[in-house]
This record gives sequence, C-alpha cells and structure tokens, in this order.
Amino acid sequence: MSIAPVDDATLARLLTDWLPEQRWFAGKGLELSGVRVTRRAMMLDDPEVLVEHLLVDLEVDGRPQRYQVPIATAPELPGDRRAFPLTPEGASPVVYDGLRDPRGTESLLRHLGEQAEVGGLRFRLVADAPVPEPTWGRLLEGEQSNSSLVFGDDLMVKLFRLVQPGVNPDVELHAALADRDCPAVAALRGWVELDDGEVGDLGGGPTTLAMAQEFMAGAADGWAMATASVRDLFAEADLLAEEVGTDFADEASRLGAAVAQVHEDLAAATGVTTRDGTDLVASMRARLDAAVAEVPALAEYADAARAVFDEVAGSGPVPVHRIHGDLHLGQTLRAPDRWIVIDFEGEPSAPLAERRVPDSPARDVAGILRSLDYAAQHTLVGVEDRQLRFRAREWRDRNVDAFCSGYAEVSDSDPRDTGALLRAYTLDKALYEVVYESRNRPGWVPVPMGAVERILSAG
Ligand SMILES: Nc1ncnc2c1ncn2[C@@H]1O[C@H](COP(=O)(O)OP(=O)(O)O)[C@@H](O)[C@H]1O
Ligand SMILES: O=P(O)(O)O[C@H]1O[C@H](CO)[C@@H](O[C@H]2O[C@H](CO)[C@@H](O)[C@H](O)[C@H]2O)[C@H](O)[C@H]1O
Repeated sequence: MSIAPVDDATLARLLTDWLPEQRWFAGKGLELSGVRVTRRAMMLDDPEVLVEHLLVDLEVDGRPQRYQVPIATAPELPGDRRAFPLTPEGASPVVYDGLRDPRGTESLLRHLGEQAEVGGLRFRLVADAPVPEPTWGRLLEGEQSNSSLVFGDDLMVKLFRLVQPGVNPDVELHAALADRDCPAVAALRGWVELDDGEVGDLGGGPTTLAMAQEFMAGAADGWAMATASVRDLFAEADLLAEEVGTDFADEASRLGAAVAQVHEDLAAATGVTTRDGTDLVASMRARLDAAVAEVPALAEYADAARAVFDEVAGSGPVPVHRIHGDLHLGQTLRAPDRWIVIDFEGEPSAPLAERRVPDSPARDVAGILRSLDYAAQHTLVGVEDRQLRFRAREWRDRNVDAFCSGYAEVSDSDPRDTGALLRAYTLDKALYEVVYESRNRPGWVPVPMGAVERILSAG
C-alpha cells in the first residue's frame, strides 16, 4: 500500500508548532508567523516510508527566514529511536524528522555516492573523494546551528538549516583550502546544491544545502581540552601551570601554527587586498552603539572604546583576505595527529554577502584570545578566591603567548606586534560577547565585561 504525502497546509500548521522546539531553530523566544512550505521534493518513495525535502519560509519577528527540513511520513514511527514527530500522538500516518529515519539518511548517502539529481537537488562529490558505501547516518546531538550526520567512521554530512541564496562559505572555503592542500582542515568530500528556477527568489545560481567532509573520528574539541587543563590547574594548588599534566601551552602553540596555516592558505587562495581603517571599524562602531543601547552597563566604557576604534580608523590601509570570521576554541578540533579548524560558515544569521567580505586575520586571532580568556575565567564568575583568580590569569597569559608564538612560527607576522588592530578586534569581540551572554547566559556576562574593562584600562 502506498503512503499519501500530507498536504501543504497541514504541514505548515504542524511545522508552526514543531520548528520552535528544534535545537537549530534560530528564532527561539521570538514571534513566529506566516509558515509556508515553498518547495517539496521526494527523496525516497518507499512502500514503508516517504522522505521529502522541504524548503519552509516563515517570518521571525517580522523578518523572513528560509529553512530546509527533511521529513519522513510513515504508518508508524521507526521503533528504536526518538523520531521527533510533527504529528500528535496517535496520528496516522506519522510525520517526523527525516534525519532520524535510517532509510532516509541512507538514501541521502546513496544519492551522494551516485552524484544524483533528485527533485532538483544536485548531489556532488569532489573529484578524488571515495564513493561512500550506502549505510545509515547517525545525527550528532550537540548544540549546533545546523544538523550533522555521521556515516560509518569517516564521513560527515552537515545540512545548513538556514538557507540563503548562494554558495555557503563553509563549502567555498573548504574547497579553496583543499586546493592549497591545507593540512589544518578536514577534507571536503562533496556537497548538495539547488539550482532553482522554480522558487524564483533563490537568486538563480547554485545555493548550497549541505556539505560532506571527512569525519575526524576520535578528535577532541579545543574548548573541552582547554577547560580540562584549567580545571586540573585549579585542582593542583601547589603546582605551576607547566607542571600540571594537562598543561595546554604546547597545544596552544600548535593551534596557533594551524590557524596561521589556514590564514596563509586563505590569503593565497582568495587573494590579499586592503581596506581602509575607517571602513574596517565602521561595523565595530555600529556594534558598540547597538551594544550600549541593549546593555546600559556598557555606557561608561563607550568613549574609551570609541578611542580604540578611532586609532585604527586613522591608521591607513589594512591588509585583508577571506578569514574564518567566527573563530573560537569550539571551532577547533584536536585530531590524533594535528589541529584542525572547522565551520567556516561565519555567523549563520548574517547575510551571505556580509560574511564574504575580506577581513583582517586579526579578527580570528582575537576570537581565539577571547576564548582562552573564557576558558580560564568562566568557572570563576562570583568566586572571590584571589589565588584562583591569579592562577586563571596566569593560565590565560601563558596560553595567549604560546598561541601567538606558534602563529608567528608559520606566519611572517606575530599577532603581538599588531597592537592597535588586535586590540580593536578583541574589544569588538568582547562587546559582541557581552550582548550574546546577556541574551543567552546572563550569569556569564562578567567574563566579557571584565575583558572590556581590562582592554580599556590597558590603553
Ligand atoms: N570534520 C569533523 N570531524 C569530526 N567532528 C566534527 C567535524 N566537523 C565538526 N565536527 C563536530 O560537529 C560539531 C558541529 O560542527 P559545526 O561545523 O561547528 O556545526 P554547526 O555549523 O552546526 O555549528 C563540532 O562541534 C564538532 O564536535
Ligand atoms: O554558535 P557559534 O559557534 O557561532 O558561537 C556563538 O556561541 C558561542 C558559545 O558556544 C559563543 O562563544 C563564547 O563562549 C565560548 C564558550 O562557550 C567561548 O569559547 C567564546 O570565546 C565566546 O565568544 C560565541 O561568541 C557565539 O557567537
């Protein structure tokens, strides 16, 4: 017996309740309206299950967003796993998350292996990529803005949830880095794209929907490693940082070298130009104004912060090239043999055109320096222990130095020599973090607020 797909209007109604519950939904807590299914494509038409690919348009607080949502429709939920149903209990047929159906994920991999064109979706492998053996995919359960499936032990496919017209920078920059044989990223294996005349407003060219890349089994997250090192230092009251078994300095130095390698290769692959200092700080000034408006406690720092940005504005042209753009320790992985940098998508909610503007590598360096400060300080919010505070600063300064030394071994510039520029980017990131934390983790606000104060008092 064949299964009938649920109609568009019913789907839109089900999605209105279901989307806000999804981890990757970017409009949490905001008003959701106007949910419409604007595109449907059949990915698997099996007697036991239908798997469809949907593009869903909606408004979040009055602003348009487009998501891709694979769904499965079947007589019943797949037995042994949580399927995240859209339909209420007892409904028949059931509609549920298509990425949680093994038959659905296997069909996705089969399309990729065959470089198929299905319902207008083009599945592509890079020239020398191994053709994957069909198998089902396991969905990663971390806090992600996208959804990643792992197949076997060496392939990962990430679906970009928010769909914007054009090539996603994650695929674009992984491809550029692959051309340079950059060792500090996972190998790009393929992608899925849509060249869509039907929807009309996708822009005409290819729009990236997903990226396939090498899965680094057994890799450790940079943030997890750094925070484990800090915890161990705090537990060993009598030892210096270099005497603790999990001292991070050698790793920080290797990470610095890896980030510098990524920058060298991005510069070579995408070209170096210059931007005037005034242009470069325009977004920093705007962010400062918006941050002060949202978090009034920042007002007392505003004049001093403006002076930091003015210094860069008056400094003439600054070399720029494509960079990562959203780098922090959570975007780094320590594979058994090397560090790699992941997730070159940039800030998913920013327009693609903005994310593709060349910028100074100092922005990425500042991202890691801020992250090292976070790793050292975030457990000490509200803790008065002066000894621990001293040790946290010591850990941070030691690892900032190690990271910069490692960076300077590969690059022809040492981040510590880029004074005013690095200071401006670090301040800009700390201001962004004050707003981010006040919205998401108010208890953590003192971490970036302390950094704003420190950066400005060091002037
Ligand atoms: N190539 C990879 N190999 C192994 N794990 C990876 C790889 N890329 C990403 N990951 C894991 O998946 C998580 C999410 O990846 P990421 O690219 O940051 O997704 P998102 O864009 O959703 O934030 C990472 O935190 C990391 O743990
Ligand atoms: O989701 P993204 O990876 O794009 O980044 C957002 O969330 C990050 C938190 O996960 C946030 O990072 C801040 O906290 C980190 C520790 O949890 C710390 O390592 C970073 O240095 C700090 O900026 C990031 O700012 C935000 O954009």
